Amino acid sequence: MGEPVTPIAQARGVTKRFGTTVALDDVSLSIVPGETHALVGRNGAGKSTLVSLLTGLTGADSGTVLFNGEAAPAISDRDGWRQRVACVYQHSTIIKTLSVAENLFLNRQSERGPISWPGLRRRAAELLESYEVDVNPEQLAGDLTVEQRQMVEVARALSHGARFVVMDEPTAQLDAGGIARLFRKVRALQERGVTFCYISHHLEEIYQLCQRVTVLRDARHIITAPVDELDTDALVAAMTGPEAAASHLLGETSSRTRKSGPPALAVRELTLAGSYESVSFSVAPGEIVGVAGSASSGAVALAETLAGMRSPTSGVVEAAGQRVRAGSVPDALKAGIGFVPQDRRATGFVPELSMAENATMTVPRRLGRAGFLSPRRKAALANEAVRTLDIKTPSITTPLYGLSGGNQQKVVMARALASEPCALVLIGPTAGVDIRAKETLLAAIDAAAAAGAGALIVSDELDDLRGCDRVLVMFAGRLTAEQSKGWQDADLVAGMEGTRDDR
Ligand SMILES: Nc1ncnc2c1ncn2[C@@H]1O[C@H](COP(=O)(O)OP(=O)(O)OP(=O)(O)O)[C@@H](O)[C@H]1O
Repeated sequence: MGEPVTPIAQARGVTKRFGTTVALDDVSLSIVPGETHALVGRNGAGKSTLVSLLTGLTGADSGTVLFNGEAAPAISDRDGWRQRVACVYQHSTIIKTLSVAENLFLNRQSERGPISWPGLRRRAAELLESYEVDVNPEQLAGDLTVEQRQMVEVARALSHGARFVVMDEPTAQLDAGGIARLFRKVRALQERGVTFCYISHHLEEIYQLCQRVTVLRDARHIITAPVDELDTDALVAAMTGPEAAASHLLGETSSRTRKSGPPALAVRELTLAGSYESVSFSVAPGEIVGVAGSASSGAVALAETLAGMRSPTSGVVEAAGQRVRAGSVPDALKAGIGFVPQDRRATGFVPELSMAENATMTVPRRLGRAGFLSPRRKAALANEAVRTLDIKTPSITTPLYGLSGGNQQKVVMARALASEPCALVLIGPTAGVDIRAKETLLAAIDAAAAAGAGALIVSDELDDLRGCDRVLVMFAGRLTAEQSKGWQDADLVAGMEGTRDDR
């Protein structure tokens, strides 16, 4: 079709192994100038590994990477890579303790001579303005929102001369408003000739933003096609393969009934100054309660308080009728609160420890000082997690850094469940997992509730909230509404955005 165009970025027959794991098996991908090209696949399919090859983080065992038809620079030639490609990851590559201007202009091998600070700030301001990034160059990078930080990273990449940007799940930590602004930015840059490779587990984003899509499955290239020639069913079929149809039943909810006894979780007049105020609610044993709120709603800070990560200004938290000492993670754990944090990299796990250690590290603490988890029991728990949560790992002894992002998320969930908690507090529990895995995780929450736990799911993803018995809506630090099961999407979204006054 049409005359051949030289791809701006290309992988030709690349293969990459990690020990016995084949992460990419003879994969080819061509990204043409000016397109936004989606890269999709189930957790562990090989997407991040392909991105590592395309961005020079690692080399292929065989096969080649080319830019504009020419061989990629040597892995050690960092400047060479920076001039060709940039990657905006979910986790930041920005140095938080430096200003935005310093992040944009320091550490360039091409720069010589003493630094002129006024000059640095002026150039940073010009650069940000030219890409319409509304950020003060003197601001500390650590104070940027995720959205601002991503745009600073894109501006930095473009200032190095790169016209090809990889975005690896960029919407994972953005709320609806942030996603809309990001998309506007990507489209505007695309009109200025920038090419994107876009990775996401949210398939609707693929259709909104991308022109072509490539599907990887089990380390192999399955298909590349224009998005309008591949509807969602066909896309999911390409991602999951022929044998996956049977797994559909996993999403079925078990029959749950509320159990008697004290609330699994009770929160009274809880306030964290600057985040949320006078929040009161309870979750019964066997009940699943959602909390919907945008990034500024205070919902995440509320969940972090329940897990002991933050000290509230005032108020009381009880788990199974017992008061929980505020501001202590070990005490929350001991009280029976299982927790999935927002940022699994920062607070969720220890990458160097094995999958089994990570999945069970909460268990001895729950048992108290005398508690001792035998290696056999640990292995049994880890194997059970692999089975019930369908975790893809070569072995339970594999260090967690050897698992794909979505599978790491499942391990964090396994850890929350392993201590047989009376209450689960889960922030964005399905972040980064593929659409089938999402069903598995939600089914696991459902099973824990059926066994008597109370669960609180804080999420701005409607699919996470759909199975909840009721959803509390949080806006600007207050609980503003409660929606019972069967709510309409529009009602919840309006509540999250504060455009509806339900009281
Ligand atoms: N550093 C590593 N050491 C060992 N194995 C690894 C390493 N990085 C990736 N793998 C393995 O390579 C395979 C592909 O992983 P990759 O991270 O590329 O998947 P992915 O498609 O990005 O998944 P996700 O959607 O979960 O992020 C997985 O089986 C993973 O376990």
